[in-house]
Amino acid sequence: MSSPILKQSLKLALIQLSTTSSKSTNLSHARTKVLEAAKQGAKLVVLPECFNSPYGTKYFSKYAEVLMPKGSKDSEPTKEQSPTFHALRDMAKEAGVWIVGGSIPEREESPGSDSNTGEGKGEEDGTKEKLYNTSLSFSPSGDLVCTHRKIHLFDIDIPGKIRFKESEVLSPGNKISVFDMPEYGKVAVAICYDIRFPELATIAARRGAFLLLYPGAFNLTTGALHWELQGRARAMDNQVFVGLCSPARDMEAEYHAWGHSMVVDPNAEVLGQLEEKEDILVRELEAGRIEEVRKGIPLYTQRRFDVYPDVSQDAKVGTEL
Ligand SMILES: NC(=O)CCC(=O)C(=O)O
Repeated sequence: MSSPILKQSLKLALIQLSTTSSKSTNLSHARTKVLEAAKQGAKLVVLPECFNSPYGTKYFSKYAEVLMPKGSKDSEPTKEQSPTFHALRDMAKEAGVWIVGGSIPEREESPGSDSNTGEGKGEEDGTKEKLYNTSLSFSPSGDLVCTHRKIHLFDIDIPGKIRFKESEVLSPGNKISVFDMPEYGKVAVAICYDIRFPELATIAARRGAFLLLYPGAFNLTTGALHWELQGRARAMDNQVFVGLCSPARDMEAEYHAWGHSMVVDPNAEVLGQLEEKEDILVRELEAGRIEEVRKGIPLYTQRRFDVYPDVSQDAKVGTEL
């Protein structure tokens, strides 16, 4: 018999955080909420998209942090280069939980630049600085277990409603991210607009993920129509748990987030959904539930890869950035 996809039941917490324009305030507030979630028994805690800064193209460069000094994946940033990297690591250790640290704006150091002095950055020296929307995940012992750069940038233009072009300042990531929590199983991380591309979810699920997590800040136009639908659809198609974690709505801010963070079960039932204000949603993901749903509706043995290709075969999952 194959081993269960979720090895034991797991308490998941989504923190629908209020954010301000002060990064240090956001970080200390996130710490308070992570500790609160841990007190409620959560073992995996998720923060929202852009949790350390306001969300908007004009803010990304100002708030961006260097996560991979000089393009190396092996050396970690200093506290000056990335206060958020260290804050998240400390939170995970202090609370004794796995953390999916929402996302933050990332600055990729170009060769020859100095992130401490700022010298050599930008286009003067012929290298174009790259910014990403990046999620960092840590284990309870403080190991960095996953770095996901948003693959699909949020570029939309709905006349009279909303125009947003992340691609004016951000570059896209190029890999699907799945990490292993050895005592529970595999978790996939993608960011907000990534949820609209179902291939990602299918690939991650077919590579063994029991849970798809999307830190995300939908807006008031598409949020009402698509947020819950997308979450439930990804769960239904793949028969896995799904978590969507939004910032709290702030009508004084330039961007109005939809809120409504939610947890969905493998049968597309909503296990819990917040309103728009700051709050924490804690739900137990039950071991055995995925197998139960898949037994009832056995999509997994009914696929017809003789008729259409298996998209999970050649995907870039957790490969080079
Ligand atoms: N931050 C985002 O990617 C927003 C995505 C969104 O609102 C959508 O409709 O998709």
